[in-house]
Amino acid sequence: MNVLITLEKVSKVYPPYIKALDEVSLKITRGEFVFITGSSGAGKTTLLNLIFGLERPSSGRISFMDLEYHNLKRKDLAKLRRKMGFVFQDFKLLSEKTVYENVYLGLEVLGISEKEARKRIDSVLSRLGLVGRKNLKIKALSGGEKQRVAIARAVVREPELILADEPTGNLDPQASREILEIMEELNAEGITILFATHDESLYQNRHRKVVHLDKGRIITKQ
Ligand SMILES: Nc1ncnc2c1ncn2[C@@H]1O[C@H](COP(=O)(O)OP(=O)(O)OP(=O)(O)O)[C@@H](O)[C@H]1O
Repeated sequence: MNVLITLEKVSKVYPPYIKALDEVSLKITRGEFVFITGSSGAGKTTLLNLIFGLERPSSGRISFMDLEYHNLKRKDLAKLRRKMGFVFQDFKLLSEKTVYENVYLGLEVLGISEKEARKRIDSVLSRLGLVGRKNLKIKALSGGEKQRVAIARAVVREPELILADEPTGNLDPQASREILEIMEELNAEGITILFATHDESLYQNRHRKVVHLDKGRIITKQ
């Protein structure tokens, strides 16, 4: 089995004593599509932030591609993060900038040439149906389009893993289904997906692994 991410007894405590995650152990195999579910406050965002290396666990160990976070310097963790893309509920796009400029931001730290950047961005905009929107400002787009731009910004990095935190939380049912379909396509191409949602209709009958959190603990893994 080709394990991509391992969590061993990971806990995260926020002051004064909020246990956001409580001894979570989990293995994610390369190429898996996993729903992280649970109600508000269950610990979904905390779990994704820890895997992304944005925060450190209070105890326990996390590794990605056999590299243990605990042993990594901040700059090496930043390098590891280049293999990941993050998609947020509220998009986190620059509304006064164009679609192209926002996707370009995904590439900034990767240090690739302007020519290669243009090629990658055009290709990703084409596959996400955004070519006609390329020069529009973000504020002119619908919610579903904004989330597609945010996915494009993640995908342009050619990541191993996409972490999506309630990516459909601000979208209507049809746009939500579209976003889920895009994630499934990306997964079919080999990208591992962690998709956090509290929306049961999205993961029911999908025959995907579901990791259900309740008060920071894993209740079911199926
Ligand atoms: N930076 C922080 N400081 C203090 N408490 C926090 C912090 N981040 C999260 N928490 C708390 O940790 C618990 C888990 O929060 P988390 O955001 O991970 O849950 P969630 O399942 O993603 O919920 P939601 O869907 O509402 O975002 C909650 O009780 C939350 O209030």
